[in-house]
Amino acid sequence: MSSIWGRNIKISVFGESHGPAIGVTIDGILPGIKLDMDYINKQMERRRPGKNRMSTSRNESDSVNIISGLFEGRTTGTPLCAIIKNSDKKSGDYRRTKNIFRPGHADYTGYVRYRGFNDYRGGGHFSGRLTAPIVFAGTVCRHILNQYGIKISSHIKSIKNINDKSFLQEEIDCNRMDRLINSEFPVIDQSVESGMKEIIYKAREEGDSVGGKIECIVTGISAGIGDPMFESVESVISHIMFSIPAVKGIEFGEGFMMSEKYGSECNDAIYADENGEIKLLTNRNGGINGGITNGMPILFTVAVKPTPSISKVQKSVNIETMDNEEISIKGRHDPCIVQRAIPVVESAAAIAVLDMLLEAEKIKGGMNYV
Ligand SMILES: Cc1cc2nc3c(=O)[nH]c(=O)nc-3n(C[C@H](O)[C@H](O)[C@H](O)COP(=O)(O)O)c2cc1C
Ligand SMILES: C=C(O[C@@H]1CC(C(=O)O)=C[C@@H](OP(=O)(O)O)[C@H]1O)C(=O)O
Repeated sequence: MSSIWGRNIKISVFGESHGPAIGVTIDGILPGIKLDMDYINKQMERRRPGKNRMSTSRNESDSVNIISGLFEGRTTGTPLCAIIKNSDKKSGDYRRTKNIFRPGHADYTGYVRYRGFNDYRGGGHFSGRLTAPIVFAGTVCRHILNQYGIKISSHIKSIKNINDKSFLQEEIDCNRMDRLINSEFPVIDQSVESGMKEIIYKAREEGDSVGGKIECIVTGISAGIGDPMFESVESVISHIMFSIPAVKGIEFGEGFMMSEKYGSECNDAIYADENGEIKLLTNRNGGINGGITNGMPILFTVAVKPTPSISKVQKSVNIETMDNEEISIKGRHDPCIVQRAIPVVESAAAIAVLDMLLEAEKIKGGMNYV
């Protein structure tokens, strides 16, 4: 099934945006982990829709109801299942797009794939709403990773053509990572924030949308995690990142820029420090060589496309009449997805990293992360 992911931490995401609820079942979480509901709610709040002018006006509380796998505040080790209600639905907005597919959304492909039986309301199972369960699952994984000193943080690397600094240019410490995690609009260089927001507001006013990039860092990872070829750290992370609707690209470290450089500009020099430990001088390769972690932070950037549902007039087809028609999409849509996708990217990274750590520990003989 397409909605199941993972080898050691298996997640199954279910629901539709305008159905009664969405949710996730997580298999593989060890028994006895004390879940911190305040921490979970805080992460859910970061992604929740309806908070400000930069987001859709659909207002959901995104409170999580755990219906399986938790007893007296601790995980039981059996499937952990959480449900998130859909409350603020306005399905009438989708009456017109039932027959006239929205360009750039999954209306057409979903119709073909599911022979017209797909729930088209709000994008159904294809909706960005389905990233709420990913944040829940990722937060559980993140909570476990935190206990091992593994930290995940990210920032808005760009909105349209306005760029923030990169983690590659900066000293990254815990305080900086916490500042970004606690920010509603996380940027390294705060002087770019207002320009980015202006571009989002302008797109909204013009009935259009904008995209951007998110740079994510995972610190505290030791060397030797991951496998070559098909289960490479890059492959595992990329696989889960592309489950996030509107993610259209990913690069690790200096990524695509490397293709324009010399080898001498791309290699990370290796040295032994005063304790006799092997270290790298730079992190151009994003913490990965040969698919395996090299001890530097895992660093990657994802590209998020502009929101497809826009009120600017676009060409499409009416599936009932097969007439070519023009469509201007009404309803409640994010003029930019990037800022809301930040906790989703971090959560997806947490799931992937925990899955890979457990895979590595299988070989070494078990991981006690309670
Ligand atoms: C958090 C989040 C919010 C989103 N909000 C919207 C939205 O309001 N309107 C919309 O048309 N698409 C939105 N999307 C994107 C669509 O769901 C996505 O473009 C669509 O499913 C097609 O998938 P693709 O772009 O990956 O091909 C959102 C995505 C995410 C991750
Ligand atoms: C509900 C969320 O975002 C939705 C994602 C979305 C889409 O097409 O992806 C379309 C909109 O749905 P609706 O028309 O029902 O308001 C967004 O509001 C959410 O993120 O929780």
